[in-house]
Amino acid sequence: MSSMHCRQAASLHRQYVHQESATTDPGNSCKFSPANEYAIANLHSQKSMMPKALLLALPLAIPVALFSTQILPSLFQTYLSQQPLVAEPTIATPEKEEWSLEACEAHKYTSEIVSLDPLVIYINNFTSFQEAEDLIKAGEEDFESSFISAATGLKYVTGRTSQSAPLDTDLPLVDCILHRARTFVGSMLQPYEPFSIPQLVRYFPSQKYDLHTDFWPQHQVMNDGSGRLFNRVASFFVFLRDNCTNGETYFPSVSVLDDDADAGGRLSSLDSWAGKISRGVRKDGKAQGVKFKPITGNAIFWVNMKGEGKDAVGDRRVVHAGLPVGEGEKIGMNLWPRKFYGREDD
Ligand SMILES: O=C(O)CCC(=O)C(=O)O
Ligand SMILES: [Fe+2]
Repeated sequence: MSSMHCRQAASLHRQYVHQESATTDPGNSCKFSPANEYAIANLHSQKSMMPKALLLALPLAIPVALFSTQILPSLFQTYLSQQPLVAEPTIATPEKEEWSLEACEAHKYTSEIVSLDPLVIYINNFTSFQEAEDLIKAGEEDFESSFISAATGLKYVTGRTSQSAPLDTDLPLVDCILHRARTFVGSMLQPYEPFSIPQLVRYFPSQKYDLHTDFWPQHQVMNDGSGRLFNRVASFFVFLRDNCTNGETYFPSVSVLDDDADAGGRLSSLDSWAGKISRGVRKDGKAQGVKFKPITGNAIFWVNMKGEGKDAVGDRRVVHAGLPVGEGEKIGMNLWPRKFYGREDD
């Protein structure tokens, strides 16, 4: 098969079954799945019928084109319109944005509870492969050494050696992904409670983020003059590029899955988790906690805060790390829903 067909098929595959292809890179390797083989077969049959079909269709083409563009109501035009064969980056022009938003709204993620208390949820296909690539494109020029946000301000620390980049929330794709996250958290967030600016994080070999929590020990004051206190009530960490070895996200204190470790362990008996979620290992070699392999498009969601109002405190059990990347490159995205916890002068 020519590489052109390979690309076209991969592209068709991305457009019509983009959620299922989230874990592969069809654009680079043209790996086969039943779905893109089907697309390739269709391309071949379209090609061989082309000359005859053209001759027969030519006399009809002009009136049909006029009829379809001028007379049919616009609702039907949607169904008549041809999908472009090549899925291109979606952030540059209004037409591309439209394509992206359409795909964005039609998301098909599924979720699996990993732990109830603390609440940790694994989300399959939170973004499509195309969305992941477009999000990276949207931020990659702005990568800078990562810092941490401490009570005393922003700090560069040896425990966090990645690069970070903010994402522009005015971009329709970013806005749509935030909307998707907001829908996911449901009543946890009031409509007036915002998300932090989404953040890309990139790791090259041996880069890592040591154990930390995403919440602040003390609530932060909003910088809008309102005096409202906020904290990161929950976190989404979305894997956007998984072109690496190691680099798992590790939660040493999420231990519910260790309870039946002696009897084989729930992790090993759940086939759907194979290759995604596995038991973590402590420095002394003992099994502890749970770790998540970077898989493009998939995400981990967890709750950071316990309690309400000013009494809400961070839950230390969701301490986690980005383990060092072995070879290659890992890119992820942080989404942090912010909840308000009273006012400074309350
Ligand atoms: O890289 C990871 O796996 C986790 C990153 C993380 O926890 C963070 O950026 O806060
Ligand atoms: Fe984190």
